[in-house]
Amino acid sequence: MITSFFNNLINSGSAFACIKFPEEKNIYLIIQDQKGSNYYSFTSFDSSKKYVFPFSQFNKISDFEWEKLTFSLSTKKNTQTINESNYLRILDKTLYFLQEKNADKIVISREKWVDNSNINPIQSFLFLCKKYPNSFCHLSFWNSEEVWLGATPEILGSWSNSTFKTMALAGTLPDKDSFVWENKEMEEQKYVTDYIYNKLQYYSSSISVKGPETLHLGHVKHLITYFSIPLNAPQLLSKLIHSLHPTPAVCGLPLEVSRNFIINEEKYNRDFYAGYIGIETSSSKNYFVNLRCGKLYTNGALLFVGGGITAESNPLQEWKETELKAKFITECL
Ligand SMILES: C=C(O[C@@H]1C=C(C(=O)O)C=C[C@H]1O)C(=O)O
Repeated sequence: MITSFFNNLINSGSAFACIKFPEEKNIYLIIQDQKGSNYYSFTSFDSSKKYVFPFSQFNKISDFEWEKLTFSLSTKKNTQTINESNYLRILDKTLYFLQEKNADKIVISREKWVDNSNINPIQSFLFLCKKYPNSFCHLSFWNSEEVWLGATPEILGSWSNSTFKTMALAGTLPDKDSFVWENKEMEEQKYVTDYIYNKLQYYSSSISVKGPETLHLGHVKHLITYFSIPLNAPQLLSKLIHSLHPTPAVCGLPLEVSRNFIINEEKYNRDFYAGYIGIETSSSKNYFVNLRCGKLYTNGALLFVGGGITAESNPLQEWKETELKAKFITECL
């Protein structure tokens, strides 16, 4: 293994990321460069933390011998995360809160630690790229304690050629043929669709909507509705992104009630999970919700998984759903 390439970057204090856009084959390496005019960023779920680095170009990964490359991670000391029975307790409490009609939907999540002393970040990233062609895949190195890996299917917003696109992605079932969508999932996804539609109305009177359709991802499938509006003024874009985040796909409805419930009950810091990742150039801007992700260490990975709860949810099913969502990352380690 060649460790010097990345370790030299790391020693020089540079951040970098390996990325693959949805529906694209090319894998790119982007490296922090203060002279660059493009930006790569992470915004936390609560929007209080933002990491960003400028970069000058997208380096095609096939130009290097990536298979042979690796870099060093740090060791995580406290690896304790919530167990099944305590998570079920939070879900019960959420269900009660929803049944009392305090909110329509709340997205509850947790951390999951996976022991693994053999992690090769680049190999895992390449695996994700092959397995999830429709997702945005990334390996994002901010510093040795914050190395994120993920394959997210969810676009918060993308802008190019005067068009803004987004999606309502919600409702989850195991990706097996025998499962059909029921009212519960349809309703859960419709909350997100209606919410996004209302937000877009401030920006355009011509909103095109397609869906809901089924998005198959292997372990799970989701309901997805696509939106597109004309948006000529790029300066409106950051306002629009701020107004969309967080959607009820990762927070809940009503927004503030859900946010407060999450802060009080989850009792861990979501950090960049369910926040968003930005890739901004002069001609296009893309923002992806940071899902199906985790942080990598020499001794394992800290994963983040969650799911939307409504008054009809079944806690055990919801626990199983988070286990399925964890497979996206555990399988590639
Ligand atoms: C919260 C997650 O996923 C979100 C929640 C979903 C749901 O509740 O059905 C589906 C897709 C995502 O919008 C996650 O993957 O951790």
